[in-house]
Amino acid sequence: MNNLTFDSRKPMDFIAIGRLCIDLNANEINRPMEEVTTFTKYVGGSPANIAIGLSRLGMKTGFIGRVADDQMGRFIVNYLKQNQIDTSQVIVDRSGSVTGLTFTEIKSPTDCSILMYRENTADLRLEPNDVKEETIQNAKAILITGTALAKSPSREAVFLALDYANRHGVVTFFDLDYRPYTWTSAEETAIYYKLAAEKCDVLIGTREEFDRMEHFDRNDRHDDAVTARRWFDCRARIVLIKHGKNGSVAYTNDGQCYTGRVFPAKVVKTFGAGDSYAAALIYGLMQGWDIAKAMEYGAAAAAIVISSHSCSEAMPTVEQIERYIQQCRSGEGVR
Ligand SMILES: Nc1ncnc2c1ncn2[C@@H]1O[C@H](COP(=O)(O)OP(=O)(O)O)[C@@H](O)[C@H]1O
Ligand SMILES: O=C(O)C[C@@H](O)[C@H](O)C(=O)COP(=O)(O)O
Repeated sequence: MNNLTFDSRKPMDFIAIGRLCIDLNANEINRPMEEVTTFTKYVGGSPANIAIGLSRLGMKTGFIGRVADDQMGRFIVNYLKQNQIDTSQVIVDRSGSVTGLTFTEIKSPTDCSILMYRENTADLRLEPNDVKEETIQNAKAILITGTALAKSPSREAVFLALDYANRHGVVTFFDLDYRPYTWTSAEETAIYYKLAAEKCDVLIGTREEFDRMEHFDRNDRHDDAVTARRWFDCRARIVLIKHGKNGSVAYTNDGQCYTGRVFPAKVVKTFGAGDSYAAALIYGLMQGWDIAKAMEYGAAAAAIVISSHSCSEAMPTVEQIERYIQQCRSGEGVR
């Protein structure tokens, strides 16, 4: 049992909103991008990765977003369909926008970075009229992520989705997903993040992301408990703060605190940890599991994904996560 209630009468389990992009992951690893000549193309974008993760875990999943009217946009929609994701609310943007690209650099298993091409991207062209009240109403939960708040009209579309969700008893997840590329100032970032976080039931982010959102607050010690209390004064019921290889901590508004373990991993690259963690955590919470078990699932999914080359393509199934946890329990570890 956890402190969230999902309305079982709603036909759709989960809808993610926002960024549908392309990841181009360096094939030649353990070197700087200047020396990389080939990349493998995957569907990417934090909400896309999380939606794919939830669908792999067997949840009935949909997406609300815009893709460019080009080969990349069609690749994304086809991939979502192949992964059983409802794309009826994915709109082809015909304004001349392009698909956002993320090039990933894997200098070493611990030294990874991303280079984003985010000029005139289709995902930020999402409009309020693209968000249908009925679509949100019919879902048990929705996910928004921070990057969609960076520009209009996407920002207004996200706020409308949150309004519909709160009106119809739909659980709202907010993955802070801060990307420096699309924001113009620390102040703008903090203000829009705060406005969204106030409307959400579950907040998930790294310590650095919460610090950005709390730019105007007085949490000089970057204290997780202070952060949690601050958002419990609004709508939040779960505040989860991720600390990379040091695990994670979740607070609930009934005063409990849970520490998330980390699973052993043969780390290929560090990105993808957060998205896979979020997908499996949300899955666990939607099964009604207690927070500790949902966090364990999240950490196991993250360990699996960072041991692989991709993010979306590597999202594990329930069987894979179960097997991984079993292997780790029996001391077999990662192979
Ligand atoms: N090196 C690692 N080894 C094993 N698990 C990891 C490692 N790095 C991250 N994780 C797992 O992924 C979760 C999220 O990672 P984190 O790096 O904090 O998120 P993000 O990718 O959003 O920055 C962590 O709480 C942990 O469970
Ligand atoms: O979010 C993006 O646009 C890029 C992602 O697809 C990328 O793979 C990534 O950086 C994942 O981020 P993380 O899960 O927060 O580490």
